[in-house]
Amino acid sequence: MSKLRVAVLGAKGRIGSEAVRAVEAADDMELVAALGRGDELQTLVEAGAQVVVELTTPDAVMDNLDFCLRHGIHGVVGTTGWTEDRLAQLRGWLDAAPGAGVLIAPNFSLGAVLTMRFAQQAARFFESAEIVELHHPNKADAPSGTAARTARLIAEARAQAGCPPQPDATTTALDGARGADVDGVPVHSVRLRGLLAHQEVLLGGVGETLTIRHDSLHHSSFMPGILLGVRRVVSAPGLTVGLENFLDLD
Ligand SMILES: NC(=O)C1=CN([C@@H]2O[C@H](COP(=O)(O)OP(=O)(O)OC[C@H]3O[C@@H](n4cnc5c(N)ncnc54)[C@H](OP(=O)(O)O)[C@@H]3O)[C@@H](O)[C@H]2O)C=CC1
Ligand SMILES: O=C(O)C1=N[C@H](C(=O)O)C[C@H](O)C1
Repeated sequence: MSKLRVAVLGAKGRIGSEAVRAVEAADDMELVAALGRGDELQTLVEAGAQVVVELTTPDAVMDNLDFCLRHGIHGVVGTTGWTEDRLAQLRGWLDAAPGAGVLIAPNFSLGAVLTMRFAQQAARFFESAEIVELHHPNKADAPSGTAARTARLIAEARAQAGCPPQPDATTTALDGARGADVDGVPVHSVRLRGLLAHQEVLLGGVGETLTIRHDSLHHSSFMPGILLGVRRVVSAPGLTVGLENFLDLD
């Protein structure tokens, strides 16, 4: 069977450099390009890339995906910064590129995907839900893409179940003391040397709390998810948001 021809964008970055090694080590894949800032995207076409793994920055990701989809190249995207407007634009490009698929994975690690799923399932049973995400201090964006996604899933689950707004009697606070409000769920961001990527979902009811915690201790935690995404996206046209869609969790 022929190998999947894979390129990595952001290949010199923290996760991109690990992804380059993972693709090189995969028996069913061939690394055909490893590009960084300033490299010519045309190289992807000349190298015959079928799938691009996009691990750059929120500033770069849209132009990169536009190029890929105009050339019929599938995308597996870990880069953060997704808004409804950006998703709508991406859907438009996908409509014009029949057969092409893009996976956006807020988090490629299995534990983080399960954390999101468990939080979504538990959300309606508790009055209060808050998220604390903790990352290395070189991270550019806050809150993390994972925390934003988790908060939205919690908010959706609570809205569907008809839950009232969370209790919070705060009337005076320093800016930021109650975190960022993501669809009514407070999200608190910690940046600390020594950490990689961690998240706690705190749920509270009368007389009890439930804490769901996940820790990524090394970038290797993201690699099985990236490789799975590459294998599956070639037969998943259109937009897929969340690795859970390729994990048969239900
Ligand atoms: N979904 C997931 O599971 C994960 C997602 N991430 C996300 O991935 C992204 C990258 O994270 P991280 O590796 O830590 O960040 P880094 O800053 O270490 O890496 C980003 C890399 O992209 C390069 N780059 C910038 N612009 C371009 C461009 N136009 N074309 C090609 N390369 C470019 C940068 O080059 P230069 O240094 O010259 O600017 C840098 O080497 C972030 O959004 C992060 O949140 C990270 C881990 C897991
Ligand atoms: O920048 C990181 O490191 C990570 N970014 C992603 C995010 O913002 O959620 C995924 C993971 O948390 C690591």
